[in-house]
Amino acid sequence: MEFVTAEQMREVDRYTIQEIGIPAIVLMENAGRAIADEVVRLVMQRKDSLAGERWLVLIGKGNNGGDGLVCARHLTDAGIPVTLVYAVAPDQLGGEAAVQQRIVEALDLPRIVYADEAEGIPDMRSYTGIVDALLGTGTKGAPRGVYASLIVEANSSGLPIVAADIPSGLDADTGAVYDPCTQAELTVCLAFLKAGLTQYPGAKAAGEVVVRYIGIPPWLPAGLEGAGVVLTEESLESELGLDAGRCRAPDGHKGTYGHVLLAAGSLPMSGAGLLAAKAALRAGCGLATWALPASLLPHMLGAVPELMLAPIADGGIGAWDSAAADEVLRLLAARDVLAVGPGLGRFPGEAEFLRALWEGAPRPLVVDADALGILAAAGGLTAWKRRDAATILTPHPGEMARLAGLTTAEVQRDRIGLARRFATEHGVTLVLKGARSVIAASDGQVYVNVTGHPGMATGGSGDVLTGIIAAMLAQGLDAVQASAFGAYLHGLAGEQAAAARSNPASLLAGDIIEAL
Ligand SMILES: NC(=O)C1=CN([C@@H]2O[C@H](COP(=O)(O)OP(=O)(O)OC[C@H]3O[C@@H](n4cnc5c(N)ncnc54)[C@H](O)[C@@H]3O)[C@@H](O)[C@H]2O)[C@@H](O)CC1
Ligand SMILES: [K+]
Repeated sequence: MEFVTAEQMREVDRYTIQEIGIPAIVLMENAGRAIADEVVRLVMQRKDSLAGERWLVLIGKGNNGGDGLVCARHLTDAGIPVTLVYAVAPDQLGGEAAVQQRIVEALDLPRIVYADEAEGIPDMRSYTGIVDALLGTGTKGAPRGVYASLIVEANSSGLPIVAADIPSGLDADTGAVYDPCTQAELTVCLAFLKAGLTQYPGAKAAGEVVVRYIGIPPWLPAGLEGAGVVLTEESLESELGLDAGRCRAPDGHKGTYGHVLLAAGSLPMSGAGLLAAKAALRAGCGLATWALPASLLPHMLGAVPELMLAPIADGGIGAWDSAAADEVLRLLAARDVLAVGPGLGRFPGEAEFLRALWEGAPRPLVVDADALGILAAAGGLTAWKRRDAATILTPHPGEMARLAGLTTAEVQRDRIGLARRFATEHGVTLVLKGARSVIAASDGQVYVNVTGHPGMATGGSGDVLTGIIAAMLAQGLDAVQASAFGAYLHGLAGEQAAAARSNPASLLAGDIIEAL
């Protein structure tokens, strides 16, 4: 499913109204009606009768408010009495919203002009629900004045809130929320999903999100870019050409499914390498070799019988050093993909080691965990010359902050925008992990993964993802396919593993592997 920024939505609106010729008032009528439909659906889901319902419809000054006025009319006609709550004096509405205002005036719908109220909304608790039609994609900055106090009142009312297009107080592009921001039960998003609804905390403020057709053709006009695509089975096929139900070719053999090499693990974090290697096998690569410090090897014998182990001289201390790069590159010559980083540790000569792999590996390279820390510390992204092969970085927000020279908060403030800029600037495929992982291709295309479960925030979960992505590359997927499909499967496996446990907090990264 495609998503757009506020600016792109305005462009689509303009194109639809001016080039195609569908009048704005028609779009607004359809929008308000769709919102009313969804309110009725919500009520009927809860108590399969509209009896006793009384809703407030909060009306802003712009077209979002206009949608709310149409919605109020349709709710009334459906049998749910409404009271309009104007954030501004009704005569301040303009354009299509003013047309709608005159209609509700003619219908004499009950109204409160909140702007004039000294105190809050009278007997808020006598109502049963609220439609938030205060601010939509025209929001500029944090809700001000009357808008802010209405949002605070609505949020503290305890009543279910249905947001028109987006929750008021949400940044429609990034998913950041202003203070205050409507906390909705349901968001009825109009025409196209807005980017901010795909990222936390916006995704939480929105509640359930439904995208409703309002007459705007559901394809983007030629030349008009969207902001990205949400990964679903359909979009994995239509956008990424993946046969999500892909089964193995009957005549396949081990070599057909590729050979993954992992340079991972160190004495205090040997498990990370094991998790990544096992995940790669579970994710379907034909063969996997784990290059690890020699002194760890005896302890790993038989841990995963299917896994090949390659000892790297470590002087008996269970750590890596710069000389290890030659051996890794020698092993890579007979393998298809290199994943470096899980449990690697930090060590003297780390920059030389990673630079040798970055500049010497003629195969797709997945860089994760400590290898990302080394890359950031050495400034490798700008200083080193990568071989002409795919490069995938899989940072969590903290690692992304170090790579981009930002704070973690700054990374989380605009995950989609940052990921897109970073991937295109450095010519890499970026997987910015965290709830709703963002996969950004070097050509600027962005995907958001919505599978996953909070229980997956556990040590080793990232190592498992690295193994999955490496296995997808080994099976012939390109960097973007491997990253997107890998994240999708990782999240799906995590959901299934969590569902199988009485308390999802007890989930272990290993459970995700078993669920693959
Ligand atoms: N024909 C169209 O353009 C359509 C627009 N649609 C609706 O129209 C919305 C966009 O409408 P607009 O562009 O008029 O803008 P909005 O209705 O989102 O709000 C903008 C108005 O709110 C005020 N405002 C902005 N930021 C504020 C803040 N931080 N605090 C207080 N007041 C603030 C401004 O005075 C402005 O008039 C969409 O979200 C959607 O709901 C949909 O009906 C689709 C069709
Ligand atoms: K709204």
